[in-house]
Amino acid sequence: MPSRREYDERDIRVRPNPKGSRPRTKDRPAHKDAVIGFVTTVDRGRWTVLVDDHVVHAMRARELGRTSIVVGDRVGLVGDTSGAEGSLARIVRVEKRTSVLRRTADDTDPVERMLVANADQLVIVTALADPEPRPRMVDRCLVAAYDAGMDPLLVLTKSDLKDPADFLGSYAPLDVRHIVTSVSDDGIDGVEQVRAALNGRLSVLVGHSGVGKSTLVNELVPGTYRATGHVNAVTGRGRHTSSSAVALPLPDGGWVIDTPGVRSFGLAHVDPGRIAALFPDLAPGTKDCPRGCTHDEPECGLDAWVADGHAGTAGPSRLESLRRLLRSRSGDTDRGDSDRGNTE
Ligand SMILES: Nc1nc2c(ncn2[C@@H]2O[C@H](COP(=O)(O)OP(=O)(O)OP(=O)(O)O)[C@@H](O)[C@H]2O)c(=O)[nH]1
Ligand SMILES: [Zn+2]
Repeated sequence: MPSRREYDERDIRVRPNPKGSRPRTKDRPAHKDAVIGFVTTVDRGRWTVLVDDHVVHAMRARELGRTSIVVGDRVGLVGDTSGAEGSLARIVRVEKRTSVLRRTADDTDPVERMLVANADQLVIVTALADPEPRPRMVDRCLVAAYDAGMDPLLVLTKSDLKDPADFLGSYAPLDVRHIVTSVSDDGIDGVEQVRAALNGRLSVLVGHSGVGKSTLVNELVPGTYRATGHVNAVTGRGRHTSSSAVALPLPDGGWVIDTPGVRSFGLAHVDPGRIAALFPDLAPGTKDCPRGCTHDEPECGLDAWVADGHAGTAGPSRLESLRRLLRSRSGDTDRGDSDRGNTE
């Protein structure tokens, strides 16, 4: 978390211009005195920002224009950062991001959206049954994670209803980390593994309705901590909009960002070359590809190269996985899967 602010009220009033001859307007954008906070929610033009351990409500300073400010961002705040009822600070700066999880504009939403900043792990929650897994959705999440430079983690719930072996089989060639969970009378089996995987990290949770995501979050984040992330916990006004992400602090450090409204990712912005780069073992096989090969076309050199055994016994399944990820980019939603699940 950001360190404590280094000034008090007096500094604001009598702050000398450090470079006397410089016009004051040039100094303004820097806002050296801004307090640094962590964005936990965004709700209709209002941001909830955690500064040290108190919640501050903020608006975006006019000078930022339409700059995106998303959950996970670290921002500079000026003005009333007391967090008192009715107070409103101004966000004057967004700190450099270490990652950006985004989705492409699609049919249902014409704007390319930045969803979450600074996350380092994407936790893809999928039920093994009830509702049925959606492999295409999982593939799309994997591509989104790789593209954002985040580590993917599969959490497979409801193993009491179905054995995970089949599902895991199709992900084995990708070597994705996974944790299997199930709910029993004693609680959630596997939750300690999930806790360990999340500890100290900034993780985004995605998953369709009904997969058991809330069950998991409720176990990982005790109620008092959950309240921290939510707008209404402090203002008492309104409910938290279910379509926006919310960052919840983990008791032992780290954050879980729950994304209730995110069902899938538009991936058109993802360069196929970046996906191919995830398969360095296949790279030498692209030497006979036509120029600009997408590696998913009849002329692609990989088929013959893999068939000749150059990539070993794992070659065919690795190539199949590459093709699957490449194909997952097309289309705007997870409509390739069954229609189960509700729309938000
Ligand atoms: N059999 C079984 N049921 C589970 C398990 N985990 C969760 N459930 C049940 O699945 C249902 C959906 O769980 P939720 O945690 O509400 O699912 P969610 O993904 O948060 O869904 P929304 O709240 O609609 O977004 C609930 O009835 C849970 O009790 C599990 O491991 N096994
Ligand atoms: Zn090729």
